[in-house]
Amino acid sequence: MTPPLLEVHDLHVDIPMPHARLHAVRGVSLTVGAAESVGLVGESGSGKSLTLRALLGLLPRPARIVSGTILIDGEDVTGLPAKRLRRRLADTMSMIFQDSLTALNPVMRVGDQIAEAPLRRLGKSRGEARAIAVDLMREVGIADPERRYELYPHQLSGGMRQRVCIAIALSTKPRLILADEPTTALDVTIQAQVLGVLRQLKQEEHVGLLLVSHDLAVVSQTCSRLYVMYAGKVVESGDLVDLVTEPRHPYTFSLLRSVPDPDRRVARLLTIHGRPPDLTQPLTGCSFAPRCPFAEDACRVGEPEPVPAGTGRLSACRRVDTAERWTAMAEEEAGSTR
Ligand SMILES: Nc1ncnc2c1ncn2[C@@H]1O[C@H](COP(=O)(O)OP(=O)(O)OP(=O)(O)O)[C@@H](O)[C@H]1O
Repeated sequence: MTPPLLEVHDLHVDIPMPHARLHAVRGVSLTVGAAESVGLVGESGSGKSLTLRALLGLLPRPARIVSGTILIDGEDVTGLPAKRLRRRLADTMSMIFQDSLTALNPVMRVGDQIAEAPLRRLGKSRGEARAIAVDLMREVGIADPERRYELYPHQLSGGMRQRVCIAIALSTKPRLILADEPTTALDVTIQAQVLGVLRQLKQEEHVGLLLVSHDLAVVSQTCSRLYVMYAGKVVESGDLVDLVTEPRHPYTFSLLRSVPDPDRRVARLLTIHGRPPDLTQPLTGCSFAPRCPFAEDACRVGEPEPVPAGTGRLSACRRVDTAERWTAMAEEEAGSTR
């Protein structure tokens, strides 16, 4: 059997603080197959960005990987010397950031920024690199690319700049794109266009995608499989359709019920009360228990590990066996507090 393009096992990232240590990523495991689009979703601060950045060796100081294994095509690359590891990761993956304005060099023409990798890393001539850049601009939907090649980032709209960032990410011919909230700064129409470009890359160029977003709607439009993160851990994973129709973790359930869905009649929107736990302190039970509408005493002792919860699905919930009744239980709870 062909191994997945990317496998991450038990990744831990810590951030040393003046008087404590923030355990920001706590044993994340995930896989992305070739040409697969996978979403990593969760609320702000759940550790999504650090997970993604750790994969490319781009952690912000003072964050650092404490332990974990990264495999590419089944080969454990974690033990490689730092320089070779970075090269191996960079040969396989590229990253797109949320803020295209700071990601781009303000004093360099956008076309030259796209042509840079073909010129310097792929050994192309100036003319060839320029032609590759123009083709990439066309591929990501930038009309009139020869003219726009000459423009500087501030002369383009936010949506166009994000397309330039996607073209730069593609210029190293990656097999996987890591995208961190790539559309959060864009308005809804432009967001849909940029997500369309990412979908098209998967279909036509067979480029895999690992997309980070706090927005379930964004990952639902783009990805076929999801990992849901809460407090530095993956609490649920599975096929997108299964996961949104039959969530197997109360956090996913609450996330889905906190978003109005015009296609689905949800009797009542759920508010996720409270805050995520302080990850500088040891946890005594399930990290979601203090906010969980279905928690019982057993949930407050020991943190549950992910267990199989259906075909290709994992859930880190002790009450997963009651999942089919969660909607009724939530309605009952809402009724009793009305
Ligand atoms: N450079 C840093 N210094 C200190 N704390 C940090 C740093 N970067 C991230 N953190 C903390 O680590 C935790 C996880 O951050 P991370 O950025 O991965 O979350 P996220 O799920 O991507 O959320 P967001 O979308 O808000 O970035 C948060 O508590 C955050 O405050």
